[in-house]
Amino acid sequence: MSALPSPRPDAAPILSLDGIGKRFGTFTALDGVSLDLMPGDVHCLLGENGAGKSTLCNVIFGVHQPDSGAMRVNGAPYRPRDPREALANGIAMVHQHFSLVDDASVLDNLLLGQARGWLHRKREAERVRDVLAGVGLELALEAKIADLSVGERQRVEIVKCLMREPRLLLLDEPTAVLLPAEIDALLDTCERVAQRGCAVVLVTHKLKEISRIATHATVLQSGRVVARSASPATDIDRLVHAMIHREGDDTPDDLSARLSLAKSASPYSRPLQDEVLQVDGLSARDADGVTRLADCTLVVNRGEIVGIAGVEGNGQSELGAVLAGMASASAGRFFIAGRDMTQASPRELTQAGVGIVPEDRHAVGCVTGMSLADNLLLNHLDRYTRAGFLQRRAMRSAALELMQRFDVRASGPDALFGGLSGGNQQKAVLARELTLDPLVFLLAAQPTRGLDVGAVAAVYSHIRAARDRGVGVLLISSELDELMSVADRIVVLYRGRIMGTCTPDAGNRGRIGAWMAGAGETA
Ligand SMILES: Nc1ncnc2c1ncn2[C@@H]1O[C@H](COP(=O)(O)OP(=O)(O)OP(=O)(O)O)[C@@H](O)[C@H]1O
Repeated sequence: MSALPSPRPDAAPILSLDGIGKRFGTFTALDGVSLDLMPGDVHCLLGENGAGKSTLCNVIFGVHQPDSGAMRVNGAPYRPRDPREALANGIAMVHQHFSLVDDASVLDNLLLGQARGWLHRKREAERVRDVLAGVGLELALEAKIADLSVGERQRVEIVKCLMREPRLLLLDEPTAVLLPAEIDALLDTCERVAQRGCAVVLVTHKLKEISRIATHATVLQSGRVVARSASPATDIDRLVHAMIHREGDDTPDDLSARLSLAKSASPYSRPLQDEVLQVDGLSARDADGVTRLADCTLVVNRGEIVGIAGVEGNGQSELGAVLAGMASASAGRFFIAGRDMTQASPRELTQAGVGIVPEDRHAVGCVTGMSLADNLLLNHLDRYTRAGFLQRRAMRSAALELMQRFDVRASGPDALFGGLSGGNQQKAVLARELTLDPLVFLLAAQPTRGLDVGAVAAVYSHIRAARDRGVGVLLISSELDELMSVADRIVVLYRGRIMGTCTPDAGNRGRIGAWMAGAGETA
């Protein structure tokens, strides 16, 4: 990539990185990364899954120590040994996983380790309100963390960081789990923080977010900087190209094909009327006994992708959890290829040919303390067991083959699963579930969350290939654009009920939007 403009000469950087390198064992995660972060910057860090974005944030925040290169904060040498030193230097980070005390109130969480005595607490509460007002956020300070949505919890984390008045705020994929309105609020907050003279680093895969707020962008590929931009909104095509293009790789046509989510209809001209999933009056309640899914009836045929659309939090998670055998239905039943599986465990579902890509892969999709090979072949361990012993060599080569087919990037099959980048963990879960044999029905809940643009297209091409082989797919996604291009039929959920069903034709977009907002007919 040619255009690598040099940093602006007129302002002093809050943080500058000079040739940062980081290795994990023999694997090079960062290689000579140089970067200046100026006051007022919203700097988007882009790159494919595994490119090194989180590692770079963790080096800046003192979680990892670099093996080479130098950092400076406000011109002074900076080499934090741990996050505490980073915080002391005005650098704060919001992680993908929260560290809040569920049983305590928002205010208590914000004051944790700070409040001494009532007066102090009152003063600090005022300060919290000032911080909230300053960045235009709202939070119920007395609410319990356990009762908050994911978006609200994240707001607490951000306010916790802002209370330290950082000069640099690092946000590692903060929008992956947020609702659209929450994403807007978060982006507004980033802008306001930057306007106050801080620098913000935002790791994201979402092009819309980059166009909306990035003042600068840096693209990493295999740990190296391959492109920079000082006007990302007008540079999106170049940045995406830099993200996924590899030297000697492919032609521009191949590249756009790799990114394409162009429609491809099911090869079956009429529905096969061969039901692999039949959901009959299914209802489910949450832990507090509140009904989250109400009387849901739908069918997925062989060779068909049915998309479940809806704003997150409208019963999709409960539908997915019941169909995956991870939650009980309070009423109704569901059948896989005609067999009642309402009470089945995840293992029994797997044995019946149900592939499950769960919404929360950390909770149920994988074992982070085991190797990548173990995780990839979890469903088939019996195939690799002889006389009670695992056939490690055969497992390694089967795992290698899956890594290549599904583009799972890691140092090798023996890599610890927990050490893989988030996107590569997700690709591995998909690889495992899509290669179930036989695969009759695939339940895919938010399968592209956290994936880079090229990986999203690759995942859907795998899912379509499964459909074309006759697998029925239920695809739950909050990304309406993805559903519109991939699904053969769309079912809209609103407050746990099915509002309507239609084909994903452009002409139906308005109806789908209205159903998602709770308006219009009920199916
Ligand atoms: N603690 C670790 N031990 C071993 N390897 C690691 C560790 N942390 C990261 N890696 C490896 O470093 C590479 C970069 O990972 P990183 O998490 O920084 O990628 P990323 O760009 O943030 O990806 P994603 O978009 O998928 O989150 C990956 O190949 C990952 O497997």
